[in-house]
Amino acid sequence: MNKKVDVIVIGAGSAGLAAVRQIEKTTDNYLLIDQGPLGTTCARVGCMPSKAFIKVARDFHGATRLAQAGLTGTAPADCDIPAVLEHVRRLRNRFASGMVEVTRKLAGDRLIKGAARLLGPNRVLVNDEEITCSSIILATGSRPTIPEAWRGFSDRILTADTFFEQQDLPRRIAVVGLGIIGLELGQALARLGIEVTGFGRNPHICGIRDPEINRVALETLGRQFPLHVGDEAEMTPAGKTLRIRNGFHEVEVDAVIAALGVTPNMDNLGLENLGVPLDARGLPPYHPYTTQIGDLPVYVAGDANGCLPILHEAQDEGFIAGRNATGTQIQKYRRRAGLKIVFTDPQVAAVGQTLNKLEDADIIVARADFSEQSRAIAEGRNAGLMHLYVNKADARILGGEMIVPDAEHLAQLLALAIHREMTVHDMLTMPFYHPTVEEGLRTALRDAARQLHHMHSKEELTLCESCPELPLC
Ligand SMILES: Cc1cc2nc3c(=O)[nH]c(=O)nc-3n(C[C@H](O)[C@H](O)[C@H](O)COP(=O)(O)OP(=O)(O)OC[C@H]3O[C@@H](n4cnc5c(N)ncnc54)[C@H](O)[C@@H]3O)c2cc1C
Ligand SMILES: NC(=O)c1ccc[n+]([C@@H]2O[C@H](COP(=O)([O-])OP(=O)(O)OC[C@H]3O[C@@H](n4cnc5c(N)ncnc54)[C@H](O)[C@@H]3O)[C@@H](O)[C@H]2O)c1
Repeated sequence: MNKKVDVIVIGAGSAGLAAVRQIEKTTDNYLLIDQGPLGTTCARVGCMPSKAFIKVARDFHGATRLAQAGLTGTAPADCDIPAVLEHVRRLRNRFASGMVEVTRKLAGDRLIKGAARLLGPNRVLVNDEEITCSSIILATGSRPTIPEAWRGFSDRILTADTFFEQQDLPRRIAVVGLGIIGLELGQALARLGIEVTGFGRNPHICGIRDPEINRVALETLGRQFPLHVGDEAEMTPAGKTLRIRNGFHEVEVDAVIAALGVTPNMDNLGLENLGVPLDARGLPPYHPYTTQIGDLPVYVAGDANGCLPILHEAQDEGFIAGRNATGTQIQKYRRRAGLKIVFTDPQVAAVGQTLNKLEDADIIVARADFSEQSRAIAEGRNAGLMHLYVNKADARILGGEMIVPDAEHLAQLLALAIHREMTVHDMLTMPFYHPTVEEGLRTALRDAARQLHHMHSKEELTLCESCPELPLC
């Protein structure tokens, strides 16, 4: 007689754990299966170690520039790469062991260690045992993509999965793939004194969609290490080194960081036993508002679905999958406004709708040049450009893209405005403290108000007809 449970969650990453938190509200008859290592991609090899590494590189870069500010007696710090990597691992271990503890506490003896395989929409095989269930959540995450042709050089190819385990780094590194990981790690390595060269197939870096923001990003980030974009990179071994060529650009390096995107861990999972068609990537059709695969009692959440491999989306999808796997009916959940932040310096961010999804005739594009932003000038980090996309008809802010200092905070503020369906004028009635980088956002909002003036004329300070008698000071 097979074991029978209500829900099986495959994958104890951020999406799987978010699902379990919802499932627990309804039933304790579930299983969480993970093949290990536990601790989540985010904490082990993703968001957290990468941000710790970036912070060290930013501090070192700052220390080498102290003399420009008149702090001449200070010797620039030396960069001890093995010690830096050890420091990052120490922080990483703290995050990862914290997540292992959270996982164990949450699932207790419902946690099974093993690689799961689907035998059907209600049957899972793990450690040679078949388990029957009412529903299944696939939250198996993703892994770095490595082209087949590169497998022969694997000892010289680093990915996010192996980078933080390195004890030391070679002098010359090529970063192939100039998306988010390529730019975040590439810039940090260049700042720590490694000779870095970047190669990207896509003329747009960091996933930027707006051509003018991309031009400024190439110019600004390209000052820190050479970026060669627009051609496929070819790699050939040259003794102990590797030669990378893209168009007319060729370099010899000691190692390559492959940052070519991620492949969902959906192969070898037995998807063929679900009886649904799979797309060209081998992925099943699923509904983004329900996470359901076709009309099966099977749900897919997080990087596994191949859609938006970022953490808060993985957690939201885990929530939705957990609710629908245990609910009495399948429900659609509203997805949040788009938000993406790249932790380069200056940071890149996209919020709301991207330019490629909007009709030119429906919007105005407002701008703020951050090379003239006063707080940024005072701190020696004045660079970049912000674009806001504003609906012509009602002055609502639809989206924005930027490469600016503190983009993480400005994008969060804009995400709130977009979520609340605020107009340019609603935002301009807020106070902006001086001198802050947020004043740069106000510059873009005022540009929008100027462009919209003939359609929507409103003052930033509104008349007060029945003001309460409050003393201002
Ligand atoms: C270097 C790097 C930096 C990043 N930085 C950021 C950032 O700053 N901000 C951000 O939002 N996102 C960031 N991300 C992305 C973010 O980390 C991921 O989107 C998120 O961790 C995905 O969570 P998940 O639950 O889908 O997958 P995971 O956390 O990978 O969980 C999947 C789990 O499934 C298990 N598993 C797989 N197959 C099986 C099987 N057959 N049987 C049993 N178990 C299985 C695995 O062992 C794993 O534990 C970064 C990613 C990387 C690589
Ligand atoms: N700050 C963050 O939120 C953050 C940080 C790191 C990673 N992540 C997540 O991790 C995922 C993986 O990151 P990533 O940077 O590997 O993926 P990515 O999708 O951001 O970028 C991959 C890049 O590689 C390029 N590419 C693909 N094949 C190529 C080839 N043969 N030659 C040259 N270029 C090639 C693509 O054009 C693309 O620009 C991302 O999708 C992202 O969501 C997020």
